[in-house]
Amino acid sequence: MIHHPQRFVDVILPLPLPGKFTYSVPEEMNGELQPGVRVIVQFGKKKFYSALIHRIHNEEPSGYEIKSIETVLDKQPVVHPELFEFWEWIASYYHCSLGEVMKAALPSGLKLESETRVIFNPEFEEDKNDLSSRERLILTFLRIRKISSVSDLNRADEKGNAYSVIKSLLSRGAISVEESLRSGYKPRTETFVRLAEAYSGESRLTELVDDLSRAPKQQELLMRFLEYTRFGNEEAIPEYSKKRLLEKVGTTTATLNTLIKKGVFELAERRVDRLSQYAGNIREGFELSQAQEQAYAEIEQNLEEKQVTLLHGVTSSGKTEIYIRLIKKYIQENKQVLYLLPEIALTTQIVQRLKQVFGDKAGIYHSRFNDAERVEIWNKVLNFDPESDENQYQVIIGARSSVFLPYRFPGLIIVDEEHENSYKQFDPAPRYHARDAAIVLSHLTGARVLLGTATPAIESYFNALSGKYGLVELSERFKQIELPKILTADLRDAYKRKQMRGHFTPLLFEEIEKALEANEQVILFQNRRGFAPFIECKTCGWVPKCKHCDVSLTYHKHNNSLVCHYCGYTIHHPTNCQACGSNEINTKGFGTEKIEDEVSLIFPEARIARMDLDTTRARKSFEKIIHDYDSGKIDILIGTQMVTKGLDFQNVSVVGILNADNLLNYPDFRAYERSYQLMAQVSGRAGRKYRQGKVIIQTSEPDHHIIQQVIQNDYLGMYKGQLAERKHFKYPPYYRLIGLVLKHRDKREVERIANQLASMLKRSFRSRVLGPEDPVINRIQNWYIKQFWLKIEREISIVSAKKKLQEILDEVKTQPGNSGVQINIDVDPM
Ligand SMILES: Nc1ncnc2c1ncn2[C@@H]1O[C@H](COP(=O)(O)OP(=O)(O)OP(=O)(O)O)[C@@H](O)[C@H]1O
Ligand SMILES: [Zn+2]
Repeated sequence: MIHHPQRFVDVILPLPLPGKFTYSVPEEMNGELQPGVRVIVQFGKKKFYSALIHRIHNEEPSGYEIKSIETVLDKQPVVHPELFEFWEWIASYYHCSLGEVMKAALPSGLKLESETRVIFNPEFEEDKNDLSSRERLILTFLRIRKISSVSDLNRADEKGNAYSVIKSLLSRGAISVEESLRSGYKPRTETFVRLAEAYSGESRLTELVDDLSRAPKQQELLMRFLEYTRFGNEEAIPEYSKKRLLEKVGTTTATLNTLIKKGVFELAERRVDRLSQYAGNIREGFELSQAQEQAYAEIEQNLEEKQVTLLHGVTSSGKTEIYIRLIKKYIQENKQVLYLLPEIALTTQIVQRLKQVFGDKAGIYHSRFNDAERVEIWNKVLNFDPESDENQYQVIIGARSSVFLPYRFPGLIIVDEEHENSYKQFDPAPRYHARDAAIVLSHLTGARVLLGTATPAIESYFNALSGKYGLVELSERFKQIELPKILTADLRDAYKRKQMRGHFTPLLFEEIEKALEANEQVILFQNRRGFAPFIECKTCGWVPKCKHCDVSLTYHKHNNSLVCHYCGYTIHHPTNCQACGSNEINTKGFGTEKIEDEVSLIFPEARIARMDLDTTRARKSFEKIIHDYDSGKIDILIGTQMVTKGLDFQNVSVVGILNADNLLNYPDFRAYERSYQLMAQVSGRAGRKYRQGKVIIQTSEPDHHIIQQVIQNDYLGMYKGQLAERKHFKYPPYYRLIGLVLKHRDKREVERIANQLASMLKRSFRSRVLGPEDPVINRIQNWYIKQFWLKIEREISIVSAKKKLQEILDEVKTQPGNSGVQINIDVDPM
């Protein structure tokens, strides 16, 4: 007997557990396995997971009984094993498990778990002969139930393990997995016609054509099929789309079916590319202005010398056109390019602009895409072949998670609006920052990174000034249009003089009126959605609060409800105060919905749209609002921070910031930096094409230094001021922050454990510990919350700091009575 070496694999399981998991390889699978391939393994009593092979080796682990792999799902890796180094960095830096990184990285179509729900696709045209008996059984099971968990399907399967069957049914489009349901997944399959094996020879065919002379329709169909598939030719194709064949020949399915019955033709179900194709015209990029040319040349130079370059270009300076030129260059070098965007609100316009230049070479990847589409992009990126001329995605435009796509030849990563905090994932782990992750990825792969923004993050500008990053400044707008004129409107004064109309000062009101008269457009920014942040009884001061969270409920007028923005808890607007019974209840504060309401009263002729979380839940809603506004169907656009950045409209002459105070007064060490960024960005939407625009900032502190800096376009002044504060109060970029969040169902318990943790932390970290503190919202979904901050000097090794921290947390969690606490670590919290 030949003795095979017993082999083992370490796999990554999609679980928040540290460490790797070792399984043995059954002999028949020897040789089939590679790192990056998915396998099904059993973990725990009944649970099966699709895990990723991380390493193959011969080192038998000791101390426990080792299980063997159940099934192998892939022939080829779905992740290049070189990328594991990137995953390991994410796991170690952001302090989470490799399994959590895997969960964030892979689209859910590539991650079957016992709990994953599988859904029958009613549109699937089943061809019995194409399915194995196990596949048919599972499909029948699903047809009856419509939806079922993987573990139920395992039970239904004759071998007790349905993974490979599910995978095959998924690839045929017969079923889909859970996420797809939400996005209205419709798998696209197409039926193809091919010759049956028996008729594949030329002589049999000639005979057949003669035989069919008495059935002219069938004969014609056959002849035309042979023509279209170029039968006998060198470039012959084996099959032809059924739909197109019938259309072109102009015959019925009956004719085709007869030929199928006679055994001449067979049908095959094929999945066709679901990603939509670009049908518009392709344009060359614009010719760059002199200032753009110069910036471009400097960027090129910097990219040669530095890993990371920051392009600091004022709003509407034409950064996007510079990116386009750069992308072209990398495409010519057969490299892949990633264009990161912080939010989907922005993708609509950018995608349009990039598609016009790059056509089908540009692919989009974000959470609004259904799962099948995401898997397709994943595979296209995975299989990118620099030598091939085929249409491939060479430019990926994507949000945060597209940093995890399996690039093999990345040349350039552009991080647009690099200052945006939505690049940071808050929950769940990995709590990574996509900009910083992209920079690490570039170090590992040799790609270069270009950060671009009109308002750099303090940290990025710091790195640029210190020489760590290259720095390119572009200080004029395209066409040398002047930056908008910014005026303040004093809220306190206007209220005192009783000049306010709703939430509009006379100045803002007049400017809107003028713009409307001139047929120009207006953008109004308010950083809260809903009608009013809370309501209050006029008699006793009672404020309705969420049952599960420590926040007041936001009033939404359109459905007369009170909603918790943290957990979604919703009640009807009460008619009476629940404390004193009074029926006089006032709304307090204001959100975008209220502004919309007021605008429609104050400017009854104006056409209005609102863009916030509530109006953009549907997949295409952004596109519609942006398109309508762009094409002049809307005069006034009201929105939250969604309207503030990156959008490029030609005809906006006035921007109104309804209340700058609530930006400035937010309790966070970044509040001033963010206020500056928000105000400068939203101002930048005005006057982009024809002439200087106008911005009105309503505030009760017109002399506030941040507002003055916005008015003077004094980024550097803001930067220096903030940097001094950061140094003094020990914040980034001088110190690293690690946030700790403790949650417990019991208020007193979370306090007790937080105090316990505090004394342990202080023993090791001393004055670097801040806390325990109450966060702004100290109860969310019935979890009571306490937080800590650790401020770690740059000179101290963050690795050992985190190690120490983990030891302390492990000790706290294992103390008697502490099992109910959850502790999250957030490295570089935003
Ligand atoms: N070289 C050029 N030729 C023609 N049009 C240009 C050129 N450069 C920029 N533009 C146009 O000027 C406008 C502003 O450019 P762009 O949107 O690239 O600015 P940006 O720097 O990205 O601004 P923001 O930071 O505000 O997003 C766009 O409408 C763009 O099409
Ligand atoms: Zn709530």
